[in-house]
Amino acid sequence: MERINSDALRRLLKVYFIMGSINCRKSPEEVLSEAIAGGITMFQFREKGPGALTGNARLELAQNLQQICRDLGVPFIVNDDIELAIALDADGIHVGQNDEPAKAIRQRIGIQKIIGVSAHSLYEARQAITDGADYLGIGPIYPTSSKDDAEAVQGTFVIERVRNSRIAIPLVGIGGITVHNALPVINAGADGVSIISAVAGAEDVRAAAQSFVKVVQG
Ligand SMILES: C=C1C=NC(C(F)(F)F)=NC1=N
Repeated sequence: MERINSDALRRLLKVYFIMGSINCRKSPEEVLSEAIAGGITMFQFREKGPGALTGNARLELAQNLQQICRDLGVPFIVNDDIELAIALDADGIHVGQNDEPAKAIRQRIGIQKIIGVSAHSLYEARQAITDGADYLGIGPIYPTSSKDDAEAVQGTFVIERVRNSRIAIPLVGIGGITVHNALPVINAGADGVSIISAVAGAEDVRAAAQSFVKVVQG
């Protein structure tokens, strides 16, 4: 067994959809199915924030969404909750700076699972790489409504700094990204964009996902 191939991961990061029930205008199962039909390349289950499900309801939703991802061949990533990621045998986990360091997570989750780490500076990026992260989430690029404790808005500055430092790790931009402002994120050197409300809150989820695929594929 070995770690996921970087080029394969770059392709998975292209249109990386993140969602929980509070981001959706209808059933999360419908939203995810439509987003996958629209061409999203990876999914992150992020059930948090005011009104988010807890306990069994949260577990059942995670299982339902994981099954949809399995049926349709899209990797299923869990945000923050390593116990849940292990219990579900998820394809990976995404952690923030305040969670367990990637090194400890790697010990628990295994070599072939995907570990993503949020980074807000060149220093945090370097630390995450040393710890064994497979990809970085860098942002918030633009003002975001999806995260009430987001760090300072940074534009594409940190993405450019990482790439100018010759750091080639797969990375995705996150934070307030729409089809109208996605291209600068790619041009700055990100392998893809992460979206929550631009897809989950769309009137036509499938069309919204498709529009990101078009912008990112070029
Ligand atoms: C806070 C986050 C930052 N980045 C990412 C990702 F896009 F996956 F890299 N996910 C998060 N939940």
